[in-house]
Amino acid sequence: MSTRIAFLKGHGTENDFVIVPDPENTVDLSPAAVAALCDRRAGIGGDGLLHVVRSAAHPEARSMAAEAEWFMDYRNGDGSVAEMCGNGVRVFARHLQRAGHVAEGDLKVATRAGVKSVHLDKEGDVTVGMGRALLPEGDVTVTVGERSWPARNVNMGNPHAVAFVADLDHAGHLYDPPPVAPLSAYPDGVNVEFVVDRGLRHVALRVHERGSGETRSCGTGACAVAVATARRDGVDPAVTGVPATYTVDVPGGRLVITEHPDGEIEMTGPAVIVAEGHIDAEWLETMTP
Ligand SMILES: N[C@H](CCC[C@H](N)C(=O)O)C(=O)O
Repeated sequence: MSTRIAFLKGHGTENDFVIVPDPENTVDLSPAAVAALCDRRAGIGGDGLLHVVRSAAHPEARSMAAEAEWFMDYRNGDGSVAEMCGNGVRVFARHLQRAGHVAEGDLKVATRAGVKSVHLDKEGDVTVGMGRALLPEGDVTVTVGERSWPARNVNMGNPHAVAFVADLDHAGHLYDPPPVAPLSAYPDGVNVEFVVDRGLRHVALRVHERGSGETRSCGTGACAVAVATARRDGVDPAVTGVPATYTVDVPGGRLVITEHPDGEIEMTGPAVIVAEGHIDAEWLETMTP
């Protein structure tokens, strides 16, 4: 029998992930192997992959090892690397807790966007400290068919363009990345969110994710949307001294985002482990050219 590589499947508001526990960072996860694992027909299927590695065992996380024992080596479904995944951090923490690596309560997770604070109980929602949003000056423009909208450039460790629209159907089928101008604003690509109002401090979004296509949810995107909506509404906790909480409905569920006066953004939402199994190592090797 060939070597088997353990995996789990999980999701956060239906943004789904293949989870590969690999404490000592021994599994060769090339972009092609990740894309094969995330393939929804010929592989396991997922919007992305969470490679679960001890920080001390990964060259990109070694410097964070003293603060965070575990590193979320996140990959998009096309095999590309991204700086951060908000829904992914919640699912990552849920896996660590179920695997007995961490207890309920507070923990730190190393990511390519720095160390994130997480609070989780035995079950129920998980809260992540997502850091601060950067809002580069100057709007960008998002286009779908005959329609174009000004969009807010927001960086949550990863890049976002947030467009307020009259109807989420105006985003079209989102099979392809919606053109964003100027291209120079996003040299490494961008996640694009389309937003409608649902009520006071309550919005809904659709998202085309860099490296994954349209997903049912984007955690960093929900944070970017909450901050862009607050600024559109003239709300800035750094000015008012009062936290601002927004409810963000995504196609896969609901996330609650709070921006604090110090700029820290907290996201709360579900994290579910659905299944576990084994990957055939010989098959995976054939997927790595
Ligand atoms: N596609 C994103 C990474 C995953 C973000 C999303 N799944 C989340 O929950 O934040 C990017 O390339 O920046």
